[in-house]
Amino acid sequence: MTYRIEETDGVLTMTINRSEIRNAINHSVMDGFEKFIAAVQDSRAHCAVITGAGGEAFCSGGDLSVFHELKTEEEAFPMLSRMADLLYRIKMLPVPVIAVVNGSAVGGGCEIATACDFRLVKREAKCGFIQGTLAITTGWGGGSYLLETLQHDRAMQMLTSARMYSAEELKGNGWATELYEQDTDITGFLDRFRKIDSNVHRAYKQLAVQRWETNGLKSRVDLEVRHCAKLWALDAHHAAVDRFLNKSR
Ligand SMILES: CC[C@H](C(=O)O)C(=O)SCCNC(=O)CCNC(=O)[C@H](O)C(C)(C)COP(=O)(O)OP(=O)(O)OC[C@H]1O[C@@H](n2cnc3c(N)ncnc32)[C@H](O)[C@@H]1OP(=O)(O)O
Repeated sequence: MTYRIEETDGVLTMTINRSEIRNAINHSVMDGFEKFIAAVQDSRAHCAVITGAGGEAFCSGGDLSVFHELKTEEEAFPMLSRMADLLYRIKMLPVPVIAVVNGSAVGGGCEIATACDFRLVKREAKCGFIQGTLAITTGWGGGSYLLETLQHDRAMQMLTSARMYSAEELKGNGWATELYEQDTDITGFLDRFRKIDSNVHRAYKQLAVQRWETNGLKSRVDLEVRHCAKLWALDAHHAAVDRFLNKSR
């Protein structure tokens, strides 16, 4: 199974379960996100968690071994739009969503984590919006969410540098909520959540959702997806993906 969905003590957790490929996203994982969103909406969960299997990666973005077959703007748009819609629905969930960044988060992996309300980042993890090195922009809404979350110049620096950041740098620029070393640190964070009635959490999350619904966030995400789909079709992107796929052969 490419994902796991579990509930423990009022916390619903989605684990991307493709560690052999650094938890890259394919359509099967997207099916899992569909189920996760429905499960959270149907539950009285305190909060929701998204994480990756194994100790190497949280998520390495889109599965290039699959998505490299998408060549044109028309072919790329449906995949980008599907994942962007899933991340928007995750962002709008009625409970706080916590990304437990258990390893490297790269490209779309950073977009998933940025759609969450909190990011708990493992001390040795490195994360980067490296889409620029593939001659594309973010394409799942993560650029819009980052510009919504961080101080403007820091968000623009992460996006335009397209480089990997250390966990310390991510704490420094505000992307990481907290750094952690072991799973007990995560338990401690979740225990603090449980101490407060979940109706309080839901009420605060509703304030955020209302702001995002009225400040044009969705239209910015839609523009982002269209930008990415256009750049996806250019030779520079296909050449960069081929270089990545051929490196390991
Ligand atoms: C809009 C979002 C956008 C999209 O796709 O739509 C993106 O997400 S663009 C960005 C796509 N992702 C990447 O370019 C990241 C590629 N991966 C890496 O940079 C590294 O794998 C890293 C840093 C995540 C982990 O490095 P590490 O040295 O720990 O592992 P390996 O590189 O040796 O990877 C192990 C194994 O997994 C394969 N792999 C890793 N990531 C992907 C991926 N995203 N798609 C397909 N395959 C991936 C890698 O090729 C290795 O395979 P192997 O056959 O064992 O050589």
